[in-house]
Amino acid sequence: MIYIATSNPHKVEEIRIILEGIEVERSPKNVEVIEDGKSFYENSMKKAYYYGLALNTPVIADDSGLEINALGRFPGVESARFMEGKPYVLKMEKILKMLESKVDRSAQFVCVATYFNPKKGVLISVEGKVEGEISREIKGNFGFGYDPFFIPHGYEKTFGELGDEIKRKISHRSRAFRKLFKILKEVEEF
Ligand SMILES: O=c1nc[nH]c2c1ncn2[C@H]1C[C@H](O)[C@@H](COP(=O)(O)OP(=O)(O)OP(=O)(O)O)O1
Ligand SMILES: [Mg+2]
Repeated sequence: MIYIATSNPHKVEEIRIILEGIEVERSPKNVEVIEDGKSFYENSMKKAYYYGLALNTPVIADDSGLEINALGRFPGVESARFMEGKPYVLKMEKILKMLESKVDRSAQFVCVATYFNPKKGVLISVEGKVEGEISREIKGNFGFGYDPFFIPHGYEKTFGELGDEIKRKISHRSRAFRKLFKILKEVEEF
């Protein structure tokens, strides 16, 4: 079993589906980590490091977000803090307004997964991305966060409409976690 260094239960659910067969649990402790990094890597490593120290056992953290190219890759590492506390539908409506005058609707979800073993000092970070575009309407109830207005390349529907079956195969999180576990199978007893 491995703890996921997150306060977000949606992530744990998705990681459980991605890593079928490997037992994952949300950290039993919520560790206060200031996510002031300029990159997903920095924040992911910070979360893994502080959760790993607090639990004194190997953990995996995920820092992720949405980058919209016509908006200078906004919201990026600010994805969670943008309109903090407001429902995601309001965040998405605001972003749709920001995109009204733009032709380029391309975007990508990015996830950096970091494994930290405090006992051996092993820290491994990998990145996964999924390219797509921002839809003109907010559609679907599957997933979480910005899923209802992200259409992955190769599909006509949003992640909010496509659901777990597709997302678990192509999402930024599935790409990052599959990459990480390929490495962990070699370097750690997984
Ligand atoms: O698959 C996804 N589908 C839709 N939206 C997503 C996804 N993956 C990340 N996101 C968005 C949600 C949040 O605005 C930000 C994550 O922020 P991020 O700090 O990594 O996670 P969090 O604060 O919810 O929990 P924690 O930091 O404890 O892991 O990117
Ligand atoms: Mg966070």
